[in-house]
Amino acid sequence: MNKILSGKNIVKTYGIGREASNALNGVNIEILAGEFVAVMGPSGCGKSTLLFALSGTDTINSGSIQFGGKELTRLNENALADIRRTKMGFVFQQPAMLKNLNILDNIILSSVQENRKNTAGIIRKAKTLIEKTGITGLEERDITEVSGGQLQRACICRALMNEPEILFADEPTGALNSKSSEEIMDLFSDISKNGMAVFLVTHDAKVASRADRVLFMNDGAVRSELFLKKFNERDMENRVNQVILRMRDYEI
Ligand SMILES: Nc1ncnc2c1ncn2[C@@H]1O[C@H](COP(=O)(O)OP(=O)(O)OP(=O)(O)O)[C@@H](O)[C@H]1O
Repeated sequence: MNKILSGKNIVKTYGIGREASNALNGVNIEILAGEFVAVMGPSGCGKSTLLFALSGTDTINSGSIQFGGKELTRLNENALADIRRTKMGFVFQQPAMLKNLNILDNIILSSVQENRKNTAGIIRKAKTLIEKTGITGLEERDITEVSGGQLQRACICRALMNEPEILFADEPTGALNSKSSEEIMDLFSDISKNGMAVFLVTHDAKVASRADRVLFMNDGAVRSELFLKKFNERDMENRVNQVILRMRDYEI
């Protein structure tokens, strides 16, 4: 498999002078095309900072980040924004959409802004995603008229509209009940099987157990990785236990 994203010796410092502290302390990471990677670690260990660094959302102090053959740290803000818009998708813990638009309009908004001539094609694509994510029938609803899990699925549809090469998800199930959370994980699993890489930050062993590989971070560095591909996909109990055992090793 081709590697699509790699980070070498990533250092990210917040604050200056005596107040300065490293949120990332020389992180090395590689993500393959279509690979589903979960990142775990105690609060404040640098998971979100790593997500923002790898996606070019935030600058780093030193190190290298290669995405699709390009060195992200050398690109200007416009070039980075282009890559984020066309090749990356983002999902966050709190599903957020515009209040004055219905679910469908929220999903298609940025695609229509980019290509006003093909609205019909964009709506067709959105409807396919809406069906895949199981929220058919909710297109015309106001965003306040759906559940948190349904809104998160709509956010995932929006993130998938431009067929990104990688989906970055920061605690996407953090605000959901366990049933919705499982449904969202089924979706992520399908997404990665269809060739899109997923980089997911989570505190939840059950969620992480769905990934191909789990990275364990502590104090701004990746300390360990667990390959879950060798364990039967259906034996969820075993996969979750593997994750929990490793979390104990790293006091997570
Ligand atoms: N904008 C900022 N300014 C200063 N320090 C920051 C900023 N963002 C994060 N930090 C610090 O960097 C460290 C890593 O934060 P980060 O949010 O990446 O942790 P995390 O592992 O995602 O935590 P959590 O699981 O609680 O979300 C923490 O010590 C945090 O306080």
